[in-house]
Amino acid sequence: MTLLTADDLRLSFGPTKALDGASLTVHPGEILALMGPSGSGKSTLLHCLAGILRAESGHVAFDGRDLATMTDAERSELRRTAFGFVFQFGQLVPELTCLENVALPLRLSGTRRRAARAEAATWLERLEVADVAEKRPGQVSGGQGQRVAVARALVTRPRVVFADEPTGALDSLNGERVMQLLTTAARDTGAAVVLVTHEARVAAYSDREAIVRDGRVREQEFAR
Ligand SMILES: Nc1ncnc2c1ncn2[C@@H]1O[C@H](COP(=O)(O)OP(=O)(O)OP(=O)(O)O)[C@@H](O)[C@H]1O
Repeated sequence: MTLLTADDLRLSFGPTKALDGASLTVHPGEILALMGPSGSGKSTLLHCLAGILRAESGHVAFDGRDLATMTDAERSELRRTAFGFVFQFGQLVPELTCLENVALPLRLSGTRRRAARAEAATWLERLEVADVAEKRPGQVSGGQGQRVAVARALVTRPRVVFADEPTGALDSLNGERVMQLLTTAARDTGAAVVLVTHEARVAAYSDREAIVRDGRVREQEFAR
């Protein structure tokens, strides 16, 4: 069974072939690390899988549905309900408290304020950052901010979490803890994780590693 597939994606930025026939399969609930040299196309592939970028040719399918056949509204709905996102930094809304940031995706899906806040509080606790609930993102540490971001990505119980260098701005101890918490929460909720990383230490939390080189997935290894 496959959850998400990319088939022969090609996408150029001017003369640069960012993707040059990239194919990949993501299975339900698996934690997949995309590794490979800088500029090899990892982030571009992740953005195509998530329906943020559209490839010039090739197909991306989620649950058997080709993303290209969906309307913009359907793709937005899919991103809001079935996908969660964690980036390196800058993803929390600075004007909102950490609790409000985590509650936001639920509010956007129509959950009432009180229930959304209660669920968000549970997730902050799970990520061991309940104490920053009333602080704004600018008032918390990098590691705390990333835990809040993980809580926000998982609060809607997505089927896939896309994580692009989620620990890239953290020291190794904080990075390890964020990875432990992210992978535990994903396994508990059954979410698949597509993780872009440079670091073998971070990739060690995955079930499988795929190597991206020159815009293609060169190897898909069953690592463990
Ligand atoms: N918006 C863009 N405009 C122009 N070129 C781009 C754009 N996005 C990516 N590229 C180029 O496409 C190639 C692939 O970029 P991408 O960010 O996917 O690589 P990456 O493997 O994620 O790199 P890194 O590990 O350094 O983040 C690179 O040569 C990059 O410079």
